[in-house]
Amino acid sequence: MATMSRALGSAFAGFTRTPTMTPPTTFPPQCTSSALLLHWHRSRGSGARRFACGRNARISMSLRAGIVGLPNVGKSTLFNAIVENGKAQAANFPFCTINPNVGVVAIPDARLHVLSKLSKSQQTIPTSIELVDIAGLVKGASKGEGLGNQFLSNIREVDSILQVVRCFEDDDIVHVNGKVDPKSDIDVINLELIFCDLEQIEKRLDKLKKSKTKDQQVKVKEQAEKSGLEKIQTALMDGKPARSVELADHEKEAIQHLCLLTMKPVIYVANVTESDLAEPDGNPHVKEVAKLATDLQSGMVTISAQVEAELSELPIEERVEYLKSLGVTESGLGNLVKATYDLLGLRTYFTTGDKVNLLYC
Ligand SMILES: Nc1ncnc2c1ncn2[C@@H]1O[C@H](COP(=O)(O)OP(=O)(O)OP(=O)(O)O)[C@@H](O)[C@H]1O
Ligand SMILES: [Mg+2]
Repeated sequence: MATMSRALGSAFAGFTRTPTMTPPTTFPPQCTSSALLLHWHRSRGSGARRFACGRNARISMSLRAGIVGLPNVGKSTLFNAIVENGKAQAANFPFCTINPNVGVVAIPDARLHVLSKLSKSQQTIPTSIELVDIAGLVKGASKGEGLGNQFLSNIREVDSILQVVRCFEDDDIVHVNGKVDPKSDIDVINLELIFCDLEQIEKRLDKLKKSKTKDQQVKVKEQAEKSGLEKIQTALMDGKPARSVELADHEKEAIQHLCLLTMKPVIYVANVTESDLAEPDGNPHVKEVAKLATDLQSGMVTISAQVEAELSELPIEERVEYLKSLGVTESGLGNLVKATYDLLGLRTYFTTGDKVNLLYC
């Protein structure tokens, strides 16, 4: 791994491909990252969500990132490239994936080892991201089209979304809507997530209206939830995601148990052909994704899932040569992991003095 990190440059440093596996379900007695993550979960308001959300809710050391997108855009190809021994079936036909594939990627941080040494920790467990390769989504999914509802419940259980957007032209690879059009693809996914949130909010508001609680504390909470949900409802009706809505802290807290889909942070993954890697901005689809990502307050990474999948099959020494032949020096996966890492705001906790203490458990 050390050789690979050096070889593939800084963007790849610290990124470890790990086998498909289920992470431990309990915290080890002494670890440096579980407290960190737990704090992160709590501070971002996702801790309670992780413990309370979804049928498969459990305590996990990993943050979960869901790979979503239209069918046949390269989600499983990307998953296999990131997760060593990733065995997701990736093939040129829509709805190839039905049940989600799960894998864990460890992200060691050099600073973590320094802190671990200082604290004489018995065990140091790097931060990890659990990746979930989710079935493709089509228009009408919120009403059950395609694999609709099943897909949406898989998204509800992740902490962040990696949305793969097809930016490569290839007549041999079927596009479910007949042409490569990132804006339309992104709109389809966002609309389905919005519809799903709207339906959930309507039901919840109805319930809140009928509430007859006499408990003053509960009343205050319900009021906060109602005002938060009404603000979000207005934004959703306007086509804007819940995460774009400014809420007071008490409103945020009151609505977090709903795990709204459009509240989750998103990174758009522009999936390009190998010849675009050296100069991705030369591809107008990539530019379009970049603009939309900014408009939607989201991150963006350009990657070729196909190249990454091929790279992962090569002996380490040959990877650098292959990248060089494409006019690039770094694997796109490093950037993707870095972007996810940044999006999740984990770095702060390694560098902010008072929070470093949280590393000791
Ligand atoms: N950057 C790329 N350039 C060319 N072909 C690609 C690229 N990325 C993926 N593909 C090809 O696209 C096809 C679909 O890939 P994949 O099975 O990963 O899609 P998917 O999004 O997981 O689909 P589904 O939703 O049906 O599960 C495969 O044949 C794969 O090799
Ligand atoms: Mg798939």
